[in-house]
Amino acid sequence: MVERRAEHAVKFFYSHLFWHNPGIRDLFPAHPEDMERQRDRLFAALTHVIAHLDDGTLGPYLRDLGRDHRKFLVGPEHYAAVGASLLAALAETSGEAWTPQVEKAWTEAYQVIADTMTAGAEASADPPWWDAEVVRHLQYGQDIGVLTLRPHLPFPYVPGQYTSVSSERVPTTWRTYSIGNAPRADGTLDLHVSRIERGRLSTSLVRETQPGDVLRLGTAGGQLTFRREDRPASLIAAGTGWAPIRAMLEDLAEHPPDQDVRLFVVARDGAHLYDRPLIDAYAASCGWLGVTYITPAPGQHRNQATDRLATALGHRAMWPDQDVYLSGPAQFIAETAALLEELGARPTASSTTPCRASGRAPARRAGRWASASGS
Ligand SMILES: NC(=O)C1=CN([C@@H]2O[C@H](COP(=O)(O)OP(=O)(O)OC[C@H]3O[C@@H](n4cnc5c(N)ncnc54)[C@H](O)[C@@H]3O)[C@@H](O)[C@H]2O)C=CC1
Repeated sequence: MVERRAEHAVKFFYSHLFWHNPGIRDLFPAHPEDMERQRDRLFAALTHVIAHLDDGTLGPYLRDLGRDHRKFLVGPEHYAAVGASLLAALAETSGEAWTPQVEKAWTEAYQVIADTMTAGAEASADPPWWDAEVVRHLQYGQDIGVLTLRPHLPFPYVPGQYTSVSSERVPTTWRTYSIGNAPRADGTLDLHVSRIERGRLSTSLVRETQPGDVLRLGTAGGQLTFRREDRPASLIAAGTGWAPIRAMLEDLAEHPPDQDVRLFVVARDGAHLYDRPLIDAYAASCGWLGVTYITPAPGQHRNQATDRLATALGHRAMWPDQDVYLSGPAQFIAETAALLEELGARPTASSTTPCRASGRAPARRAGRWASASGS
């Protein structure tokens, strides 16, 4: 019932929350577009909770969410305020369906949510976020930057995972980026950033951020990790979606796999194949690796590279017997995943992993699929 009036419910919730708790406003994004995203996230998280009430994944999801919310400076005192405004919004939106029993059920349910999130936050041995100093900034053309960061404390992750990133230059805005390298002895890590038109954080990261700046990183997450199996694997990367694939490839180069790996690298033009020297070196030295580069035909739109990829994928066989890893823009993933399904690389729906609603969740894994997309 509330879902039908979701927009009204969520707007009411935030108006109620900020009116009754003016200090809380500062914890939320200042920019209207970011606040819009925030609204979507809240509703996505609530719908996730309702959809998973009866399965065992809800507890871990809420504990992770609580742990992650520490980076937004959320403390135990904020949970009561949010609960009161949430109940007010649900009452307002439910109309006559808001009976004393429903109110009691929601009050108890919210208490469980708040207690589980608070427990997750308290039990975590991790810091609320990692400060990470920018030690190098490589610029490729106008719109791509590769930032090397040195976290002040050890930052645990596995190749293929992402982290959320925030900069003092764009306060209270967090975006997720994949980590573009396998863990290094010196603890540094790379982020590959493609500037989005009107994207304030990506523009700041590509054009303003300099060595010496300190960024904040959230806990690493995502299930896009390479599975060492007795069957061939294909890695398909588009644009800076190359970052998590590079991390997996670095790890494979260090610990060679028993399976053959084919890498498809898709870019809007030759200049955007910014890691080509490294990929060529891997192709020359790793017998298990084959590489195909794909860019649009001369004079064609950048997305024509996706059509060319489709042709290249169609020429290859054995899709049902492969593990496929996809990473790139959301629309690219959607089109390529649909094509791969047509070619017989069928996902197994039973092993999907829930997305975290606390941030963009670029990693999804279903059976022999793994993909990373996002904004
Ligand atoms: N930076 C990172 O760590 C990661 C980024 N991503 C996502 O990858 C994307 C990278 O963006 P850019 O590097 O600017 O890529 P881009 O805009 O240069 O696109 C690269 C290629 O992807 C295909 N493509 C892009 N949009 C398409 C569309 N609407 N329909 C069909 N094909 C399309 C085209 O073949 C294009 O040549 C972003 O959306 C980002 O969220 C995903 C995972 C990690």
